[in-house]
Amino acid sequence: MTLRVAVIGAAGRMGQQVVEAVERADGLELAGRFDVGDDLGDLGGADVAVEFTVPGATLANVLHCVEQGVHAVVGTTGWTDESMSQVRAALAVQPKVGVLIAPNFAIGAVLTMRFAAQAARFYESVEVIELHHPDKVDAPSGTAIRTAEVIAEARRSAAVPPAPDATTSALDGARGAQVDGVPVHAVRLRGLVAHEEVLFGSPGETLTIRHDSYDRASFMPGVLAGVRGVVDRPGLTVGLEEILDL
Ligand SMILES: NC(=O)C1=CN([C@@H]2O[C@H](COP(=O)(O)OP(=O)(O)OC[C@H]3O[C@@H](n4cnc5c(N)ncnc54)[C@H](O)[C@@H]3O)[C@@H](O)[C@H]2O)C=CC1
Ligand SMILES: O=C(O)C1=N[C@H](C(=O)O)C[C@H](O)C1
Repeated sequence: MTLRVAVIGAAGRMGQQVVEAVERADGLELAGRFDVGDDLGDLGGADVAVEFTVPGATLANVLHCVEQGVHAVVGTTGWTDESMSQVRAALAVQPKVGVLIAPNFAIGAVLTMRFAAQAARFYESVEVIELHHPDKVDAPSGTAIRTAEVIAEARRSAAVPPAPDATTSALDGARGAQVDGVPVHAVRLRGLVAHEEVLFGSPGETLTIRHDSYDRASFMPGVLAGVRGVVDRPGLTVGLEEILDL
């Protein structure tokens, strides 16, 4: 069966790549391209909508998809517990519809989060550095926030004490943002696409886990897996790892 796919945010960096990936993919057909100011309507009769827009627009777009009975694959950042609850409430009245929200569709980024969660309980210190192109509007990245959260969760479960840090005097921002007790630093640099380092330290050793997306092509296999997977997963799924059975 051919799946009809609409792309919301189709004029953006990710949206353009998704349009091309859908057009090239077996068993998928482009149902429509939508960007800012367009009436989403019935999403061109799509079965699935892929949404890569901006944090301020994504919730309304996803709620519209759910109301229309269209499954959604969402890569936009800025999701909170509160906005996800609104999606769950909308899905409760559309029980056949699936929504997948993933902070990162690159397999290496998903594995980085998984490996970081595994390593977290063994080290005293941990810091996350995300590095992106300078046109990115949000910081820290959604991926870095999720990475810090899974690390913090693993450290809590293993009763690891807070990381040592004797710094008592610092310029604002010098120690990064605290995400669930984990310092997260954001670099914006022309030439980069999307990169993340997780640094762990204990007496006498460090462990660095690094992932690099050099091209947005890196996200496309995950997006297409999400499109094919979401139609059989009613309700809200958070994270590509669920679709990949990691
Ligand atoms: N989950 C993942 O794997 C990835 C997530 N992202 C995230 O995806 C989002 C988009 O990233 P980029 O494509 O780089 O941004 P971009 O700025 O290149 O594209 C965003 C597009 O959304 C459009 N847009 C804005 N408001 C809209 C609305 N209300 N309805 C429809 N379209 C609207 C803009 O006109 C623009 O064309 C960001 O939140 C970014 O962090 C980016 C890369 C990978
Ligand atoms: O804006 C980007 O480019 C990216 N955004 C996502 C994020 O904030 O985690 C995913 C990836 O890092 C690229």
